[in-house]
Amino acid sequence: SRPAQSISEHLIFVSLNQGRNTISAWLSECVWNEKTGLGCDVKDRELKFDIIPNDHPYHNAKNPRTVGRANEKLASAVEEVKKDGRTCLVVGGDHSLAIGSISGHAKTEPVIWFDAHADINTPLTSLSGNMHGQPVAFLLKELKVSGVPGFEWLKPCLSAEDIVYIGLRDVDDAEQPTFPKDRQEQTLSLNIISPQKINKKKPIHLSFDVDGLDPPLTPATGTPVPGGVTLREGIYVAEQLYKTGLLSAVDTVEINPRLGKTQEEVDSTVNTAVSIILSGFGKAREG
Ligand SMILES: N[C@](CCCC[B-](O)(O)O)(CCN1CCCCC1)C(=O)O
Ligand SMILES: [Mn+2]
Ligand SMILES: [Mn+2]
Ligand SMILES: [Mn+2]
Repeated sequence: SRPAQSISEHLIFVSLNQGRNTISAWLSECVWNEKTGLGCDVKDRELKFDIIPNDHPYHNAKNPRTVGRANEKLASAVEEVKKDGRTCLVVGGDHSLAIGSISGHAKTEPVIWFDAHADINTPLTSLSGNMHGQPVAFLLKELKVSGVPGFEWLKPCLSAEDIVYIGLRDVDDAEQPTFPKDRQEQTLSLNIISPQKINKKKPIHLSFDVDGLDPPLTPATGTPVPGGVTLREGIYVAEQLYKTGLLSAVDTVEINPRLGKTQEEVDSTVNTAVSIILSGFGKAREG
């Protein structure tokens, strides 16, 4: 039997206008449309962010003030949704938005980091300077990332053992030391939620970076890595999370329609993401 999942879902669309329309069109068709969807009661909200002028890099962190302010705004929006007792779905945009989304979804444990990448570079270790490769570092108490302009508001809220990686297969040298060896094999399994974790009855956060999936499934993304999670495995993970009855917030990130070579590539990327989201919200393969 499946635990009753609160059907009052709350979608927050967070976008720098990347794919907002494409994804919301699909989601409106699927998630909250009475006829075809799951009958969820959805409140939809769009967050707009300002580009901060003269936003000079801070070491290897590009646009820190713009990204920091955006995440501050997102954190309070997610906090409001949680106060409203709703499940929160944040649709991005790139993975830096997880800094705000997870900060707003306080006391979450575990955080399922579905991703080809560890995203645990700091402004001092990142090779690219892109903040989508740094959110975990900003959130971890152990790493004490501080002094980044735009992030004065941020209070790191996670410990390394609160994070469960799925699909991990592209970790930078500089990220290795932070990443305990014993966690490497863990990332190969799909049985992600240990009974102990479920017994804690804490709200679970799924941070779903579509590049965790195999690139042919989600080609419209910035940093694809071969050998990813299959659709069947991705759906299985989402179904497991739904069955706990504890899935409390989901980020869907790194879909970038501008990177799809054809409309089919964009459609495949969005459709794949939506089918996994729907499984997390109760759509069952056995009907
Ligand atoms: N680790 C990378 C990729 C981050 C991907 C962010 B995500 O997960 O949100 O999509 C660097 C990756 N790598 C660097 C060397 C050349 C190939 C790419 C980085 O830029 O930090
Ligand atoms: Mn990105
Ligand atoms: Mn990521
Ligand atoms: Mn990634």
